[in-house]
Amino acid sequence: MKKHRTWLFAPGNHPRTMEKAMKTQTDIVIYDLEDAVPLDEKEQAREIVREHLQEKHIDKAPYKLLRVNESTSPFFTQDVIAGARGNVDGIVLPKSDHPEHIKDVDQQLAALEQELGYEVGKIQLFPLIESALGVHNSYEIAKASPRVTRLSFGAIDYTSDIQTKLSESGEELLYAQSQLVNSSYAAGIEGPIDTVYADFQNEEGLLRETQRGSRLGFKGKMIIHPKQIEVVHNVYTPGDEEVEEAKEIVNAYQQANEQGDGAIQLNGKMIDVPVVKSAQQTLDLVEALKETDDTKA
Ligand SMILES: CC(C)(COP(=O)(O)OP(=O)(O)OC[C@H]1O[C@@H](n2cnc3c(N)ncnc32)[C@H](O)[C@@H]1OP(=O)(O)O)[C@@H](O)C(=O)NCCC(=O)NCCSC(=O)C[C@@](O)(CC(=O)O)C(=O)O
Ligand SMILES: [Mg+2]
Repeated sequence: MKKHRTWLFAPGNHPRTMEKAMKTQTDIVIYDLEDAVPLDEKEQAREIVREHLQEKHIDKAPYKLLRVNESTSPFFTQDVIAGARGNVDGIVLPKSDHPEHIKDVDQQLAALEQELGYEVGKIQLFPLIESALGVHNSYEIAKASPRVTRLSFGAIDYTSDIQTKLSESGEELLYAQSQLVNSSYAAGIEGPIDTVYADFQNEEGLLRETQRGSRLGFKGKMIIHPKQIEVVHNVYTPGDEEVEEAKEIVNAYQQANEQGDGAIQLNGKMIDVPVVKSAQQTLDLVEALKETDDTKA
């Protein structure tokens, strides 16, 4: 199964940026119809994205998602239809606050999939949690439909909703971020995707913020500029030392098991079942990332 670390936004009203985005090494492209597109260009942007998705070479593009406008907007239904007809892999639902809303979209998509002759359930859903209510309801949102594959976090809208400001240290985000990690795993889905880092010229700041998200349990990051791909990939790809250590743990434990030992010591540290499980997760991730990278041009 492929794993996705970078989720690159490309504004839906900029065909050139969309075209460039799909040629980068990003794991996912998110065509945006929401906040990157001004109100008076919404219909036009949808048409531009529709045309882009019809181009022949699009099949070679990375995993494709469409961020639609929020469910209360007049654009929402037509945006979802454009995504389904454009055969995107999934839909990013901004400002997801209520599980009922996810269930409604699930049904709408099921009808569209039947009409289009797709397998029902094919189009995935990625709720973007960016409010106090969304954080509060995140577990129910994650459980609302089997289409919900990952939760994602929007810190700019979130800090505005809780009436504070984004800081360098990000302490104001800790509760919400940890809640999303916990809700995701409690609901049985993969770890969530962290918020964008808007200061795209600041590589040091991006690295610090990405490492922090990874330590909290995020499994990827939304990005706004191709410059940010490498830093995020480096953080979310296990390093050589980590991989060697994981192999050593798995091998040592296998040998110990054959000799009837359940807990052993390796390099002065105890190795038992959960330690081996974590090492195996690292090795599985490496394999999955190879699969992701092999499909890129
Ligand atoms: C920021 C900027 C305008 C800067 O552009 P500039 O052109 O000035 O930058 P340059 O460095 O000069 O670009 C050098 C070359 O790279 C190309 N290039 C740049 N960006 C590229 C890209 N994304 N994909 C492919 N190519 C790209 C460019 O075309 C140029 O190519 P070329 O002309 O050939 O030299 C641009 O990146 C951009 O539009 N980003 C996406 C913005 C967006 O989608 N925002 C909405 C999503 S976030 C959001 O909504 C989060 C949240 O939901 C979360 C929350 O709540 O927290 C919220 O609410 O906030
Ligand atoms: Mg937002």
